[in-house]
Amino acid sequence: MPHYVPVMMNCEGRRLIIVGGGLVAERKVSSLLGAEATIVVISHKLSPWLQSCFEDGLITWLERGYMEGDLEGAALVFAATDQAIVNEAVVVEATKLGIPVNHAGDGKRGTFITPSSVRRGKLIIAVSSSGAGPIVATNLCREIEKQYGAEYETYIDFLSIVRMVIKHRVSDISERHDLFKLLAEMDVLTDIRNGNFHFWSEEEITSWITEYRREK
Ligand SMILES: C[C@@]1(CC(=O)O)c2cc3[nH]c(cc4nc(cc5[nH]c(cc(n2)[C@H]1CCC(=O)O)[C@@](C)(CC(=O)O)[C@@H]5CCC(=O)O)C(CC(=O)O)=C4CCC(=O)O)c(CCC(=O)O)c3CC(=O)O
Ligand SMILES: NC(=O)C1=CN([C@@H]2O[C@H](COP(=O)(O)OP(=O)(O)OC[C@H]3O[C@@H](n4cnc5c(N)ncnc54)[C@H](O)[C@@H]3O)[C@@H](O)[C@H]2O)C=CC1
Repeated sequence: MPHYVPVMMNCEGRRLIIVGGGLVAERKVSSLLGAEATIVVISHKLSPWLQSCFEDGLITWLERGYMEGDLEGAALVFAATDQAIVNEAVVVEATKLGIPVNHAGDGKRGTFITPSSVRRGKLIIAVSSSGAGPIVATNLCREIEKQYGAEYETYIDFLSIVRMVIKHRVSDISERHDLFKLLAEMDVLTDIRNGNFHFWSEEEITSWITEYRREK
């Protein structure tokens, strides 16, 4: 089994191609919506959900079977048909063009596999079994979902805003390091859960930095 390397890919403005329009293609497309990419599905037929995505203008649909030459210009390709021979041809073309490709029917034939994931705004928790047992990855994510609720979205947004101001206002690397550490140690989650939280204004962040410098 390959030693997979996790990465987070920015797909904005990229062309992402899914070959196949069934249930597995559906799952791949649902994980790509929101990426601000051009999502192209190639298949004679679409599942009802994919059909509604097409009608809502969320995906482009090429209503036919896959043909060699279809993958030109793609950043990622998913081979998700129920025809092993077609999935294989997709992998061969993508590999020839140097495009990362996912093979839904035989993970290790492709360049990458798709993890199960939980999203809370900017927070993404991805779980993979390296293809050994996709359902284990799925079940683990269902468990994680219970532990990491909507409060994490607010928490990460708060961290992101304060970090941005620190990066803008504090040029000394060791001060920055201290402040990032203090920020990470703050128990903001309890305040969010208890309804005692508000996003800090720029003035509040600045006075927090001043306070830190005074106590240093
Ligand atoms: C290698 C990989 C390639 C890839 O698709 O990237 C792959 C391969 C295969 N899956 C198979 C079966 C099932 N897969 C699921 C579910 C998911 N499978 C996903 C990923 C992956 N599946 C990649 C490895 C990820 C990892 O291990 O970490 C998830 C996580 C994400 C996603 O699909 O995007 C998604 C859950 C989404 C969520 O969290 O909700 C279910 C459950 C269900 O459908 O309800 C079943 C039926 C039960 C079973 O068989 O266990 C088969 C046998 C097919 C056959 O029998 O022909 C193969 C082929 C093989 O084993 O090589
Ligand atoms: N990775 C995963 O999580 C899983 C993978 N699988 C594998 O994925 C395959 C697909 O599963 P489902 O989506 O459930 O099947 P499905 O039967 O729902 O969909 C198959 C799709 O492939 C399309 N298709 C067939 N020939 C094509 C061609 N020449 N060009 C373009 N599209 C074509 C069909 O129009 C249909 O939309 C299964 O055969 C199995 O090998 C199955 C379960 C889970």
